[in-house]
Amino acid sequence: MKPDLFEAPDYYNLDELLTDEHKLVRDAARAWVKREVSPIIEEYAQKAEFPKQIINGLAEIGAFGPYIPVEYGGAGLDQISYGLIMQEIERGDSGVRSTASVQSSLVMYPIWKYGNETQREKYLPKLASGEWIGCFGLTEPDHGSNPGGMVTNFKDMGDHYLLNGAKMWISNAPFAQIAVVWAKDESGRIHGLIVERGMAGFTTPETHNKWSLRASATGELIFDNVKVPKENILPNKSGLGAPLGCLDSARYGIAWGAIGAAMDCYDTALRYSKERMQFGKPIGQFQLQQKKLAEMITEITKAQLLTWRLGVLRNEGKATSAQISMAKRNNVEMAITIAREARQMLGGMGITGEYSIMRHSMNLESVITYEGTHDIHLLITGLDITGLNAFK
Ligand SMILES: CCCCCCCC(=O)SCCNC(=O)CCNC(=O)[C@H](O)C(C)(C)COP(=O)(O)OP(=O)(O)OC[C@H]1O[C@@H](n2cnc3c(N)ncnc32)[C@H](O)[C@@H]1OP(=O)(O)O
Repeated sequence: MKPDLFEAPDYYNLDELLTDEHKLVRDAARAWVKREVSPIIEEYAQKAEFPKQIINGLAEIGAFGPYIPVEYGGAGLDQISYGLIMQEIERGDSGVRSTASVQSSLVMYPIWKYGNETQREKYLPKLASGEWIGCFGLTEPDHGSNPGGMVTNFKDMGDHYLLNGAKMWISNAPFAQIAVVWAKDESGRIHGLIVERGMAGFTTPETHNKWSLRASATGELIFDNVKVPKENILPNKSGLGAPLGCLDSARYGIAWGAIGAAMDCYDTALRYSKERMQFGKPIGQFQLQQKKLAEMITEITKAQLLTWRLGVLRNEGKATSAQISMAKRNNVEMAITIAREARQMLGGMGITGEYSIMRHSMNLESVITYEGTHDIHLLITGLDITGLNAFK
């Protein structure tokens, strides 16, 4: 039987490089996205709303804490399964994948790695099940690429910490129950604090008028003399390296996610090229269109191999930050190029919400900027190659 194009032709399923578990995880995520996300996501993007009804499903496919140990409610999977889940979610939408990325790598990861046992037991199972959604407060109005310059700060008041400052561009902020917030102590050292909705002085105004990631909620975090209980500080790591370590995990997931967006654009263009008639033939019969499709699948395949290898390295604890930067940078640029080519193949239809391509294109404009801009990833790679730091 001819495969459904959404199911992806065999040559880009990477099956020979995957274990049975990887394939099971990927196929379950793919089937769920096709059933629960793709049919509704355009409507939610149009009305600029995150579809909260998919939260349970995201938890069921292991999207919240794929690699967090099962004893804390996570799925206990390896890094390649984590990547494949992110890939499949982003075939549906980058905004939905961003919600899952933040929950997994920016909220659960720091609590797991830098938190104590009480914090792990209190927060991780609720985050894994989707009962609670979290957000990550690092970026500030005047400190984006330079998070080390942050001004959000806390004072030790004896029986609690007093937190003041503001964060912006925070995914999930408007409805998150908890925030992992990075702030400086009186000596200027950065620590992670868990701030809970309901603490007096903590507000999360929503950011409106986005043309990108419209199906994901973005907001600010405002801290006006917030009393944070002392037990809410993450005790096991401090300094800028703590939040940057979380970004490594998130950036790796983004690299996989971008492949998913590219796959969906490619699938759409391929399907359209067989249906759309011009000059009495399907446009896919013309060699200029075939060239576009051949180049797209070549680039997707190259990105898959780069990212799969990174997954192998991460499973062995050997991936460097620069290797992650290379993959994030390469894959997002690849996906943007493919989305643009696919949009052209669809002609005028490509700009409508009948197809997913324009939504992917607009989403990818955020993806190329968040979690380290495109240029920051070049600098991280350049620093690794030369050992010479432009900022010092
Ligand atoms: C996934 C979906 C997300 C959706 C929402 C996304 C919202 C966001 O985008 S969140 C924020 C994104 N922000 C960024 O990505 C910030 C970009 N900037 C950077 O990556 C860094 O600041 C960068 C590369 C410019 C270097 O900054 P710089 O201030 O010079 O730091 P640097 O001195 O190199 O490092 C500071 C410390 O961190 C450590 N470090 C550096 N990189 C890393 C890393 N990747 N992992 C762990 N530690 C690290 C260093 O070893 C150093 O440690 P120590 O203090 O012990 O010597």
